[in-house]
Amino acid sequence: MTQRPPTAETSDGSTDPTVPAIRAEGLTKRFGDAVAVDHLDLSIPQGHVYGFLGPNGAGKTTTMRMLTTLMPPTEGTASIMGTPLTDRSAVTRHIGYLPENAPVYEELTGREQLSYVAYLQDVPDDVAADRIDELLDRLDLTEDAHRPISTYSKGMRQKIGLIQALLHEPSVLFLDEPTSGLDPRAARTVLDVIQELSDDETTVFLSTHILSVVDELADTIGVLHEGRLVAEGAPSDLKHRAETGEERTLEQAFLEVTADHSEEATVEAGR
Ligand SMILES: Nc1ncnc2c1ncn2[C@@H]1O[C@H](COP(=O)(O)OP(=O)(O)OP(=O)(O)O)[C@@H](O)[C@H]1O
Repeated sequence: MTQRPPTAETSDGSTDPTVPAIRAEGLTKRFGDAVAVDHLDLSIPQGHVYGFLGPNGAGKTTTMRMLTTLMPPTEGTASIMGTPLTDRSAVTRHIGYLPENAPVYEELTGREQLSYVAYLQDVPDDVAADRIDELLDRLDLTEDAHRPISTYSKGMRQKIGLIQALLHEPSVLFLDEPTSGLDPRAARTVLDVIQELSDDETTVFLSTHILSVVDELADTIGVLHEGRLVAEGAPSDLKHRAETGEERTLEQAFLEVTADHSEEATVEAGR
């Protein structure tokens, strides 16, 4: 008998909480000879906020593009809520994705864009209308919703991108720099929304360079460096230096784990 891969959805339609929301095994992406993501293993429980850190060019966006089915891995496998990435239409129903630059139609108004995305996601019209109103209000965008997106500021585009990622109430949300371009008040609202989603069992995979954001929100932090996961743990674990028992800031931890590995690479390369 063929063994079915574990799926988070049980026969009665409820969710099996033991299936990881995001799982990756040996996930690898090469561009020619360059390895952007190198045998990445992840197992992220449902409802967790996973803070994904790494220096520029570490492979964070490439990882998110693979996990959201936008880019095929060169090697390795991954699943979302137990559904393998190869089942693209099922995976896309589970996920919402806010990339660095949200995909929008410039000529549409904010509200038209959101209604269109809700339609594509099969959200019933009346449900969509309520959700759009609520989220526009929450993100202080109601007054601008009738204007074409071509007239929007960077922060307003970011808010539209976040709302459209949330409309179908995904189980797993991928956010690439969600507070980029936002003023402090808007950034606070977005962080509060992320916290509430997590409280409601949405899994959030959050990539950012703003360490205070992951320090505040993340259950687990993963640090990617040159395509490899070089540290993973709760913020408090990363800040606690096991060897000496000393405490350090998340910034110190980040600089240390990424610098150590550059040094190792240099030493190895120099051999
Ligand atoms: N389409 C592509 N073709 C070739 N190389 C690519 C492509 N996309 C990404 N890369 C390379 O893969 C590596 C990882 O890039 P990626 O965008 O995933 O990094 P990142 O961690 O998101 O960086 P940043 O923090 O600067 O956004 C980089 O060396 C980049 O140049």
